[in-house]
Amino acid sequence: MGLNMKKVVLTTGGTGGHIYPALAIAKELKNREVETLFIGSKYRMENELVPENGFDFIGLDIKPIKITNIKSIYRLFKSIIKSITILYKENIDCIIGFGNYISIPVLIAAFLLGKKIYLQEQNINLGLANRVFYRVSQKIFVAFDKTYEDIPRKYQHKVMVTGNPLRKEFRYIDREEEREKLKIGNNEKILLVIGGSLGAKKINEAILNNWDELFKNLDIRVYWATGKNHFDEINNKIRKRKPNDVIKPYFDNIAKIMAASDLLICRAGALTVSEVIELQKPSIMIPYKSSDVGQKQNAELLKKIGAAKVYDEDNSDEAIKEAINLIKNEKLLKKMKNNLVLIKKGNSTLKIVNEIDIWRN
Ligand SMILES: CC(=O)N[C@H]1[C@@H](OP(=O)(O)OP(=O)(O)OC[C@H]2O[C@@H](n3ccc(=O)[nH]c3=O)[C@H](O)[C@@H]2O)O[C@H](CO)[C@@H](O)[C@@H]1O
Repeated sequence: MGLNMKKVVLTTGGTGGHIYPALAIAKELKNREVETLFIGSKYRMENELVPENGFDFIGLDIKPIKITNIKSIYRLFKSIIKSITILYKENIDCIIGFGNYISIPVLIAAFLLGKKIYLQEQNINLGLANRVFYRVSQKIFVAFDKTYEDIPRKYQHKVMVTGNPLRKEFRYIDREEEREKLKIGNNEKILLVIGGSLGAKKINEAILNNWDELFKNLDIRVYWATGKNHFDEINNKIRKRKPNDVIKPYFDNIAKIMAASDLLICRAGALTVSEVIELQKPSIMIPYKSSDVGQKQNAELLKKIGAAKVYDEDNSDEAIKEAINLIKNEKLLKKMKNNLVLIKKGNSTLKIVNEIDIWRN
C-alpha cells in the first residue's frame, strides 16, 4: 500500500440495505486505487459480509441507542472515543455514512475531527442518522427525487439525486440468458418471493397458507428466500413441492433469479425497490409495518406510477392470491414493467465516486 494513497472510511451496518450500497462504492474506490476501511457494529451482518467481500472491517460495540438508558449512553460514548482513535490514526480523506444508528458514533467522531462527511440515503424518506448529519455534510446522495422534501431549502444544494448504488451484477444482466441458464420453459412463470435481507415472517406465513394453491399451478415455479432464521421451520412444514421449486434461506445470486423472474412478492426495502426498478420487474409489495424504516413510502412510489401492487402486512394472504392471478396476466405485467422506465436512474456508483472530493486534501 502506497504512502500517498487516499483513504475513505465507510460507516454502515445492520441490514443488507445499508451494506450493499457501501460495498458497491468500496469496489469502485478500489478500482481507482483508493484505500477503504469499513466501520460498523460487531453484532450485525456487516461483521461477516464486509470481510467476505475482501474489505477491511472494524466492528465496534454499537447497539441501538436509548437515550434514557445510562448503559446505552455509556456505550455510545465509548464507541465515539474508539472511533476518534481510529479515524485519527488512519488519517482519512473523507468518511461516507450510509444511514442506520450504527453510523452515528463514527460520524460524531468524524465531525469532531473536522473530517469531510458524505452521506448516502437509500430510502425515499431521510432516515434518522442522515437527518442528524446532513447539515454538517459536504453532500448527501439520495436515491429518489422525493427525498428533497425532507431537507430544508437552505441545505438542498447539498443534495444530489443519484439512485442507489447497486451490486454490479444488476447492471449487466439479460433476462433471456438467465432463463436459459435456469432451464425455464417457454410457458413457465417465475415467481420470486423474498423478504428483506433477513427474510420476512409475515410473507413466509402467507406463502405457507397458500402453498397448496401454488403447488397446483404447475406452470408457476417458485423461488423463495425464507431468511436464514426461518428456513428450517419452513422446510420441515412443506411436505409436497414441485420438482422445480427452489426454497433457500437466502439467494446469493439474486440478480440472476430476479432477472429471470416474471413477478416478485417482496418487502419494500430501499434496495429491493431500486433493484426492481433497474431490472424493470412488476411486483407485489408488502412493506414492513414499522414506520421507522420507511418501507411504506418506498412502496407507494411504485404503486403511484402503476408498477407495483401494495398490500398491508395484515392482508398478506390476499397478496399471494393476487400474485397467482397477476402472474398470468401478461398484458398487465408488461404495462407495469414499462411504467418503471420513468424512474430509472443510471449508474449511481460512478456518479457518487466521481463527486467525492478526496484529491485536493
Ligand atoms: C427491517 C428493516 O430495517 N428494513 C430496512 C433495511 O432493509 P433490508 O436490508 O432488509 O432490505 P433492502 O431491500 O434494502 O435490501 C435487501 C437486499 O438483500 C438482497 N437479498 C435479499 C434476499 C435474498 O435472498 N438475497 C439477496 O441478495 C436484496 O437483493 C437487496 O439488495 O434497510 C433498507 C435500506 O435502508 C430499508 O429500506 C429497510 O426498510
